[in-house]
Amino acid sequence: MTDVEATFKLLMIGDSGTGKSSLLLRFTDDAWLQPDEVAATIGVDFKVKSMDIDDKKYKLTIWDTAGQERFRTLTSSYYRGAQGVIMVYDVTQRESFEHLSTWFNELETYSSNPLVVKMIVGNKVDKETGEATRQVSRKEGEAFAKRMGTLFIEASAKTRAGVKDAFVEVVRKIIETPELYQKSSAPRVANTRTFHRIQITKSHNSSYELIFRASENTGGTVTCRDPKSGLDA
Ligand SMILES: Nc1nc2c(ncn2[C@@H]2O[C@H](COP(=O)(O)OP(=O)(O)OP(=O)(O)O)[C@@H](O)[C@H]2O)c(=O)[nH]1
Repeated sequence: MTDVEATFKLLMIGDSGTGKSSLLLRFTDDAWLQPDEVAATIGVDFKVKSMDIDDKKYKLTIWDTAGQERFRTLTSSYYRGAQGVIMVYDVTQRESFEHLSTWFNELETYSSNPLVVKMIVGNKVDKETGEATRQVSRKEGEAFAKRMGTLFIEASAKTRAGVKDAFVEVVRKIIETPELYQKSSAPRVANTRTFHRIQITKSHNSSYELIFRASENTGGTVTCRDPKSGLDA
């Protein structure tokens, strides 16, 4: 089992300090940095990890974006081509949960693919027994995720709880949605732009149309259509 079945791009978004970089480090290296060793992400960082699911190997490139507005640049390029988006909030910071709607707006603005798999992660559950009290209940997190049609999990980068499961669930859902990564079955409708049509006349009563389309999903396509029947020729 050495061949890579597919490569997926995942993106981590959410308010600064919710633990995106810590979750990623826990997932890729099973490591945890002490709070005084952690620095805010500037721009974007990314890690590559392979994952085996049902005896198949998948390569993940995981982009970790800055939560702080002033460190965010080239936002649209983060989203381009992403098949999965992990949205993180801190269960002990209600504001980071309430900001999820802003992150959804950004996702809608920049993600070209309506099928992109979304997962909401409520991070830092270990803190509920420690110095900080929880400000968002699991029930509330779940209800919000259900309303937004996304996957949901609670996690702790510190204790490992839920971290691997979050990534595995996202990848499984992507695998179940081949339109997201198989070129031949990518939808033609979304983000497909017809940019040129030419009519080719074969004889006085038969002509065909060549249609050139550009799509972020499929690259370019050229189809030949009988304009009378509307069928591909
Ligand atoms: N107790 C606890 N602390 C956490 C957890 N995850 C992250 N932290 C702490 O939260 C702080 C912020 O973590 P980061 O991983 O840098 O957060 P971020 O979302 O990547 O922040 P930006 O890069 O600014 O967007 C650090 O002090 C981490 O140690 C967790 O699961 N439990």
